Amino acid sequence: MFDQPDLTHWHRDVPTLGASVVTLGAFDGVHSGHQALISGTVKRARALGVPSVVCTFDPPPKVFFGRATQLCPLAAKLARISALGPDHVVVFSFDEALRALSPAAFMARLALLGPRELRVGGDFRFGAKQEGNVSLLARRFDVHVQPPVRCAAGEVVSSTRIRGLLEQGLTAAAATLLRPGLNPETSA
Ligand SMILES: Cc1cc2nc3c(=O)[nH]c(=O)nc-3n(C[C@H](O)[C@H](O)[C@H](O)COP(=O)(O)O)c2cc1C
Ligand SMILES: Nc1ncnc2c1ncn2[C@@H]1O[C@H](COP(=O)(O)OP(=O)(O)OP(=O)(O)O)[C@@H](O)[C@H]1O
Repeated sequence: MFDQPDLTHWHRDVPTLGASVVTLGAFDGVHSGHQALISGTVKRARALGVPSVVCTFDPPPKVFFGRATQLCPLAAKLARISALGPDHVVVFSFDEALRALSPAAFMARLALLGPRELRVGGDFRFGAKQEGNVSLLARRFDVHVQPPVRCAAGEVVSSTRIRGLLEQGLTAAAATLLRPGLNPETSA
């Protein structure tokens, strides 16, 4: 549906799957922290012999709320995600209807994926007014919390930090954190 010439299946809402390993987030820029999370999801799914699923939002919620400028257009984000090899990508349109959905209603939607494991960072929030967090998610699903990926200087890599580098004209530093295929343990 997105004219992507690869093996990933694209969806505008969750497909019903018997089992899966799932990660989710805005993934604006698909930086090295995101790459570690998505690659870990693909690896874990392969180990369990089930499909891997990346759920993301368009636009990124922070952009929808006017709290940030978008780093990466949807097509580029999807190309970067698909290069990491997930079986499915779900793109939720982030709009007034989705933003008002309760954490419980959103978890009911995720349950259609049959997640054997959900993989997110410790700061992941979801649901109306950002009321859902990792503890709530863990009441219903088996949750794996990805440790934060840091750059060589020790700072946690984030889309916010990359936006800041670009605003200061530090494009080379920003590009390092965005580089595809890097080893998050040793790069940047
Ligand atoms: C169903 C749903 C409703 C949301 N409603 C809000 C909201 O009311 N206010 C808000 O700031 N963010 C809202 N968000 C965005 C989340 O806080 C968060 O940005 C999103 O789940 C992506 O996670 P990430 O920012 O860690 O990538 C919502 C997300 C979901 C999935
Ligand atoms: N450096 C990182 N290491 C590991 N996981 C990360 C890292 N940065 C983000 N994540 C995780 O990736 C998912 C998507 O995060 P998100 O898209 O909000 O990234 P972000 O860099 O924190 O963005 P922003 O700075 O705009 O808030 C979340 O589960 C989040 O916890």
